[in-house]
Amino acid sequence: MNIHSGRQLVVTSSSTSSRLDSISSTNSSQQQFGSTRDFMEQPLSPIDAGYQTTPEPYDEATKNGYGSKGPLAPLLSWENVTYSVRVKDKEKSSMRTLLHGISGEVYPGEVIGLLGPSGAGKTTLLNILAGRIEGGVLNGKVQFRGKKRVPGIFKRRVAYVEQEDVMFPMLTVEETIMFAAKLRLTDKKYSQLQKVERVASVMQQLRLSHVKGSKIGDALNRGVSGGERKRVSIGVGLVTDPDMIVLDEPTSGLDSNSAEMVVELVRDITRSRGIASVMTVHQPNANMLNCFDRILLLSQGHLVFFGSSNEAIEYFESKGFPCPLRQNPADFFIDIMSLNNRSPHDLELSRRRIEFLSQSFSESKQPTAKLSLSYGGLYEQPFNPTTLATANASAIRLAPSAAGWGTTADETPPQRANWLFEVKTLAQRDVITTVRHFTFLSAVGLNSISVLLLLGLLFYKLGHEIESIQNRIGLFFALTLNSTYGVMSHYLYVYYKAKDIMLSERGSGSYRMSTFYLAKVVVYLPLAVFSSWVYFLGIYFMAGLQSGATKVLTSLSLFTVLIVVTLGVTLLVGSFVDTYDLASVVSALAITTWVIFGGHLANAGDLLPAIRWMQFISPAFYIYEGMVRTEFGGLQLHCRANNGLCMARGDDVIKLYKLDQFTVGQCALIGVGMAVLYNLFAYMSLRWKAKPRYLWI
Ligand SMILES: Nc1ncnc2c1ncn2[C@@H]1O[C@H](COP(=O)(O)OP(=O)(O)OP(=O)(O)O)[C@@H](O)[C@H]1O
Repeated sequence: MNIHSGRQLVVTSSSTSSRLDSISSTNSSQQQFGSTRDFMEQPLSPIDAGYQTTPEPYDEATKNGYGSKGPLAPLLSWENVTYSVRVKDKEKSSMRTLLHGISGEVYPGEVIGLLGPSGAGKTTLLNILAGRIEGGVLNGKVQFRGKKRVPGIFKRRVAYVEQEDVMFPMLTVEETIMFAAKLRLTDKKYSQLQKVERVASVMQQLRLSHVKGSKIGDALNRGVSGGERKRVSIGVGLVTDPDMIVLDEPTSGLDSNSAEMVVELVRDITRSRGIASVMTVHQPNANMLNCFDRILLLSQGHLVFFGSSNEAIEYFESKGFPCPLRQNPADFFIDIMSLNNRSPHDLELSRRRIEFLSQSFSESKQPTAKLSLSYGGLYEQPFNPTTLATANASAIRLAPSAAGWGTTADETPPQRANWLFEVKTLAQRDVITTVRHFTFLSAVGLNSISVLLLLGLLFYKLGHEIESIQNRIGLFFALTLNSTYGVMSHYLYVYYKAKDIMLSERGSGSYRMSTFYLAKVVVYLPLAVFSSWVYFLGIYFMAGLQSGATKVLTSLSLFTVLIVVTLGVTLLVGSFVDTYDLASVVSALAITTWVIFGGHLANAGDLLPAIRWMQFISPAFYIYEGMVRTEFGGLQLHCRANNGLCMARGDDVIKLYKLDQFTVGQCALIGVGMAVLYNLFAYMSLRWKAKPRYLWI
């Protein structure tokens, strides 16, 4: 493609940026920029005073500000958007403005590309438009369908595709999109069949049908290709029938073919569904550039141009920056908008160039609405014949009624799925991902077997001699330690993995925090409990502990309470601490504290009063005390040498170790109370930590 054919090749050897900064250049076409002063004092050409665009072949109705369905109105418009953050430089703290009064709008059926050099502010602007900006100071106005955005409605009308594809690696392509459909489309509005049809059509549109049964995969497990994964991310957003799709660097990390395919598909879908798309793209090639109806060029947080790429070429040429014939226009735009760090002189010059370009564009007083009218509503009749041909060839056009797609959103807040249905769906997803998580399941299984063999053999047939007192107490200590450590280490990791995905999904209001948390408990708890029972019961009988049914069931219940409390603490640490690295340190510390104050290492009654309270907040203390009391209660020991030191009654042992502060029932009740409390704290801290704190204007 050569969208600027017919003009002269100016420079072919060096980058445009360095060319433009070579003030002493002998190139005649750049003579006017012979000095920085000259450069800045360039008179405005007639075109600058009221920049005119080359009309594209669009239909008469659109030209007059009307689409075939009536007057055109922007789907999203932004006016004078300014964003600053506090930055710390050495000891000083100051405000840094990342975006300076950016205005624009996007119409239904339009694809807008945000382009600019690295650090220009593309992602920042994109996040503001998508309602995903946190921290800092945000000013200006953003309107959705001509009105101030209502976060609850807006976030569910806009699909945001992050740069990183955060998805469950163990789910297949179809499952990933299906779960998004189940969670975000209410049963009231969509039947199960409609959801299935919708998923199928999304996969078809994104050319994913042939890999629908393939797993997403990750670094350890091979899955779909990078391009396919990106298309799945887009599918997850599209399945909810959004009005707009916002994509952050959808082409990053992809080879040029896959990158082109992604951008082309977004364009086709945008047109066929009449939605709007805004995406940041680092360095699009000429074909990708051609997919954008308009490009918004940013440099150093300033708006440098907003219009079609053809217009951009003409505009920059009118400013004395002709695009070299053989250069990709996108590269050319980036070049002239980039700072040149080669020397202080070049840097100063490039700074002035950027200042000039941003000032020129704002002074050109180009009413963007006038420009925009050329594009709005054109999804029905794309303006560019070539683009249209490609779109028709590649897009699978869906009759809106057939798949249930709609192009108009009502203003009422979208309803959520039924609470129980949400728990069920999330639990279903967790079951699938857990069952397919081979390394996790093997770690859990291996832990159970090794603890069973290790402790079972170590404490094999304890007998009833006096020496068995120490062994019995040691066994309960080892059981407490191993079970808490095992549960924490296994479930903390998988919880963080799931939390990462939840944090990415929360922005679109996919589900409630309560259902997310409950689903985790519903899935993790049985697994944690059953895998612990395996070794507990095995060791219990191998050691030959009291075999009466009441004794076995009491010990097993106390042990189960310990597992539930530990899982609660694990989820509390996982919810409260932001990173897994820190959380594993915190959880190790918690286990150590539990163990120290668990009543085994130090005699429960002999601790200093100042630190004694710590044993009362240690769940291990109660469970350990309860289990020891259960085992020693009514136990008759044999004394070989009756030298007066022998304790023939297990109850005397309980007294000796001062493990008689609470009854077994009290220990169990306190344990249950702790389990409830820790889970409650975990849920509350999850709500607090995961609550989006986005800024809205
Ligand atoms: N929260 C923040 N605090 C301080 N500086 C920030 C913050 N967010 C962004 N920046 C800075 O603002 C500038 C714009 O960042 P942004 O990520 O929007 O750029 P970008 O154009 O998307 O760059 P890239 O193409 O490299 O991703 C960068 O210099 C970045 O370091």
